[in-house]
Amino acid sequence: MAFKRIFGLVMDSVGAGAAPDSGKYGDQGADTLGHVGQFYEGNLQLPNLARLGLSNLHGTPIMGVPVNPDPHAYYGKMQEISAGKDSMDGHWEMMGLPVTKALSTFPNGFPQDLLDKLEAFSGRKIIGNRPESGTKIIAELGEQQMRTGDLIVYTSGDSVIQIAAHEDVIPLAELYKICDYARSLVNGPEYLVGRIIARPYVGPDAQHFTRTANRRDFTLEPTGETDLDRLQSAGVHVVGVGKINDIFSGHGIDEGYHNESNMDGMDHVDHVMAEDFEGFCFINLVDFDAMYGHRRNPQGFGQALMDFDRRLGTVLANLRDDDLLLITADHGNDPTYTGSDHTRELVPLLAYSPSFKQGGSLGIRSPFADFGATVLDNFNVTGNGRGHSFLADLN
Ligand SMILES: O=P(O)(O)O[C@H]1O[C@H](CO)[C@@H](O)[C@H]1O
Ligand SMILES: [Mn+2]
Ligand SMILES: [Mn+2]
Repeated sequence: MAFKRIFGLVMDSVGAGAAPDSGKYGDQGADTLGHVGQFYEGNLQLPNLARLGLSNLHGTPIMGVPVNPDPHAYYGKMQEISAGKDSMDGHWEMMGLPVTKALSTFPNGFPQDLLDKLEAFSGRKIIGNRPESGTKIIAELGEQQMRTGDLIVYTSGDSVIQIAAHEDVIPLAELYKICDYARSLVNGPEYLVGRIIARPYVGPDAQHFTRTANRRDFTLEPTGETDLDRLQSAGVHVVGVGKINDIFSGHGIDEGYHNESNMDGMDHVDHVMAEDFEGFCFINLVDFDAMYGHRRNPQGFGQALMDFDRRLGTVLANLRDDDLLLITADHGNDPTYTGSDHTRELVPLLAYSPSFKQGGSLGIRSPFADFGATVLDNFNVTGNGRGHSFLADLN
């Protein structure tokens, strides 16, 4: 069946259990959904996701989330083939562009030549320069930055250069300019970095610093055509909600919305759903990741899932018979795991339309490109051969 509209919703970080290659990443036993469920000891209430089949796909049921003997959705998991476990890898792979060559990471801090160039361009001294949690590093160095105007530059296990700046000390426009310059330094061949991330924050002192929604990701331009470009070239309307626009550097996107939060993102989804269009709406909800996964906060993670589930209820009620909703994730970020990095996990896959007579299993799909191949198939757009459509399984 061909759907008029497809809504592809990425719950950023919501992994469904360790991937077979998790050992290579030091992530054995990670399980974002399973461990959040255990943390809640049966009180994780996700009635809408449960009805669709969230616990059915998880293997062992998620505590508190009953397995539905008659699931409303087609359910499965997806396994990533990209070398990295960051958002960019996950989303590009979903859109037919796996990132199989590892991007540059900086476990010992950034090389001197990069630091020199950044200092010369910005006229500011660089402090930090190590892998660290973003909230920890501003608590440690933010007051120093307020006194000196130094630039806090840090990284993580991902291919990222993150620049934290107090909004009253380094104005946003200046921060973005520095990030844009940093972007220009690492587009290859020597360094190929996934993202430069501007991390503005506010607050009077270390106890009260909070990061703001003015975060901006300066992502590597897609290194080839993606399914979004293919859809757009074929005249299929493409809407991006949340980080999607950043992740694809705007390529292949006709209409973009920036999210202030998950709930703001769901407001955008409601808004787009009320529009009459034919096409693909690609949505990223990042709070699971940025506010709870990296912060190793299972309590907050579970609450964010429950808040999302509530809003999903409205989406399900508003879906039309010729709409398809695909729900998935880009990687794991188990809030009970050691460290503060993403975890290499399988991701959930749920496919639902009110027109379905029943649900069923889609098995384990790999690569993530099966997702994009399904969208292309629906709109009769030719892909690059990456991924297999599961459209014919949905009825
Ligand atoms: O600790 P914070 O600053 O949130 O950074 C995290 O956010 C980045 C992007 O998801 C990750 O690479 C990780 O470093
Ligand atoms: Mn992500
Ligand atoms: Mn992240």
